[in-house]
Amino acid sequence: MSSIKDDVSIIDWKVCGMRNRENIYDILKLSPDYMGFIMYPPSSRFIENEDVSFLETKWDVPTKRVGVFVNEEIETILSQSKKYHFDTIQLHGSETPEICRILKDAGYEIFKVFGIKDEFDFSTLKSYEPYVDAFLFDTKSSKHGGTGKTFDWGVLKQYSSTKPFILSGGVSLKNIKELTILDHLPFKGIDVNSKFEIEPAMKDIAMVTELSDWVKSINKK
Ligand SMILES: O=C(O)c1ccccc1N[C@@H]1O[C@H](COP(=O)(O)O)[C@@H](O)[C@H]1O
Repeated sequence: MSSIKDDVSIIDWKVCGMRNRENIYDILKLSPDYMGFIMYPPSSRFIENEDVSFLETKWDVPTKRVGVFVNEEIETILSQSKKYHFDTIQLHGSETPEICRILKDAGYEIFKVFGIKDEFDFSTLKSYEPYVDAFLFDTKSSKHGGTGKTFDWGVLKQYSSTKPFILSGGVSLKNIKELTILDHLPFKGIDVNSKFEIEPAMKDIAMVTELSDWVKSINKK
């Protein structure tokens, strides 16, 4: 398979929507760059639907923990991020640049998510640029995320920011082969979730292993 990018061939990968202890430790053996935890109560992947007290202890692997929040109170984001040792905060709602600034000043890496349907006004991103580490593009939905649906990645050809971005929304073993269209962009990596699941919040280890092998093969080039 050809390299995604000719110049910088290293891509990060994030496995999101984790909750089950054994499943988490199986995925950690594959060393994803990021692992995400859904902190949105209406989601079927909400972490506190199960006992996740083991996440109150730090782990000794380099995989960064990402807390995924949707229009949550700042105090709650900060207290939950401290409780679960999040390194990164992913804001999946209509959070303002000011909210990103406050959370970044608190020491967190910030991923600000924008939902895309058929088109997107990329000038919206400008005011966020100083306060985020990466943008994350997902498929627009009233559920805010985790739908398994893709958007037209061709829309990203209009991306003009130098900020890295992460691609999300129905990313699967099938469609990762189409990532070559992002060759010329500051592409940071991919975020996978429902297309790698046996059931909500339970990932298929064989599928994630196949993804891990593919990312490793890309990053070796
Ligand atoms: O997974 C969820 O249930 C969820 C709920 C609310 C906000 C975000 C959520 N997940 C994020 O959605 C994207 C795309 O997931 P998918 O591949 O389409 O299933 C991903 O960033 C998840 O972190």
